[in-house]
Amino acid sequence: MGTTMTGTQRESERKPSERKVLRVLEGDAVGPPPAWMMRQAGRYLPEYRATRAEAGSFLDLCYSPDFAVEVTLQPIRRFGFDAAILFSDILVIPHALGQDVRFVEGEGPRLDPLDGRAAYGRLREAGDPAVMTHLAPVFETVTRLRAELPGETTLLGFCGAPWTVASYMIGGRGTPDLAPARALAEGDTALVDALIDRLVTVQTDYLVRQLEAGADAVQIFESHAGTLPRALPASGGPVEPVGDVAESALPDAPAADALTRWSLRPIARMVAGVRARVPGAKIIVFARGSGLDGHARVVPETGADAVGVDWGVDLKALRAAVPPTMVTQGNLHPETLIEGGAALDAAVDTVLAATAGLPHIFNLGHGITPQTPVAHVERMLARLRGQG
Ligand SMILES: Cc1c2[nH]c(c1CCC(=O)O)Cc1[nH]c(c(CCC(=O)O)c1C)Cc1[nH]c(c(CCC(=O)O)c1C)Cc1[nH]c(c(C)c1CCC(=O)O)C2
Repeated sequence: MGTTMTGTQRESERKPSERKVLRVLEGDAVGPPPAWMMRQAGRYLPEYRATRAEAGSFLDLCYSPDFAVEVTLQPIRRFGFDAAILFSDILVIPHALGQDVRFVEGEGPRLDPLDGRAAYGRLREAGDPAVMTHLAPVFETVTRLRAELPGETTLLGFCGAPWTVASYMIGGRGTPDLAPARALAEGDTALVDALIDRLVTVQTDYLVRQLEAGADAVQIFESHAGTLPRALPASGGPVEPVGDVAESALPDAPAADALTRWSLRPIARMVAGVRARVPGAKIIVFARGSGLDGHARVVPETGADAVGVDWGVDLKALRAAVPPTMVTQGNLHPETLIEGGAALDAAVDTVLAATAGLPHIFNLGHGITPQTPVAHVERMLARLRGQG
């Protein structure tokens, strides 16, 4: 197991390669695979609920380094996960761009819908210094976390993928099929291009700043890949461009499918943009709802280091369809974690069997939900680590 530390060597001086999640992202197959969970800091933990109550609103929690550091560390202390993920939310970006964002108790996020060109025109420009000033507490949280975390724990920063963030900005909320975003995407395609382009620029900067502040790697959450409109209109919708859409944002061929145009290509631009400023930056892309084919396309078409696999994909079939060097993460169904018992043991074993000898990071296929018993997380980790 891990390297023994001498009393005089500070934890923070450990070599990054001792961080197992980073090692897998560099291509090593580590057995048993290192583990973390999406939404690992959250309402299923009593200590999270206590800090959340103390902080007041959810956004106050995100923008207060004291509270955000505390809740990020809670699941590390309790379970010894191999990675900590910065506590924040993908919607701090629309907030930083000047859109009104609220988290309504029991209902989730609410934004003032960006329903057309007038609302788009009221957003801050990508280069407005006020955007990064707004996000400064997030960078402070990252720096403090890297100093406080155990040396062997990988620190992950994150942001949402442009389409996922845009779909919340347009619809104002997470409707099941994100119908407003689809409608706009099928009508004013130029406006969607412009919004995606602005998000690419701002969020590339945002990820670079997180990496510079101390994050070891970052994850891009494309949670709504499955809601992209199936086909783009052949014509129709305004044709005049909105603002300065970068040349590279425009599809080469009008026939570019929506997954390519609004998900894979914008993410590829972010990956390249981050690496241009942070050479060798490690990047995971979670592509929920894109199917086995979509998942298989993520690494080759975006240049990411790893693909986060949702629970709907057959992990064994995906692994058989992609090169053995491809790094995968995730896949365990969050409902199986709620169920627990023998079903959970079997699900852990299935992931281990599908990824034996291959570079894989153990995780869920989507975020852990508030009703999950803490004991089931303990059981999952014991099984994974060969102790149960
Ligand atoms: C789509 C999305 C959002 N936020 C996020 C995504 C992408 C991942 C996914 O698909 O789940 C990402 C996210 N949100 C949160 C994190 C923190 C890090 C972690 O522990 O994973 C991360 C990485 C905290 C959070 N973000 C939110 C909570 C719960 C809010 C609370 O404590 O009251 C947490 C812990 C709120 C949030 N934020 C969002 C929604 C839809 C909700 C409401 C759902 C809910 O209430 O569970 C937007």
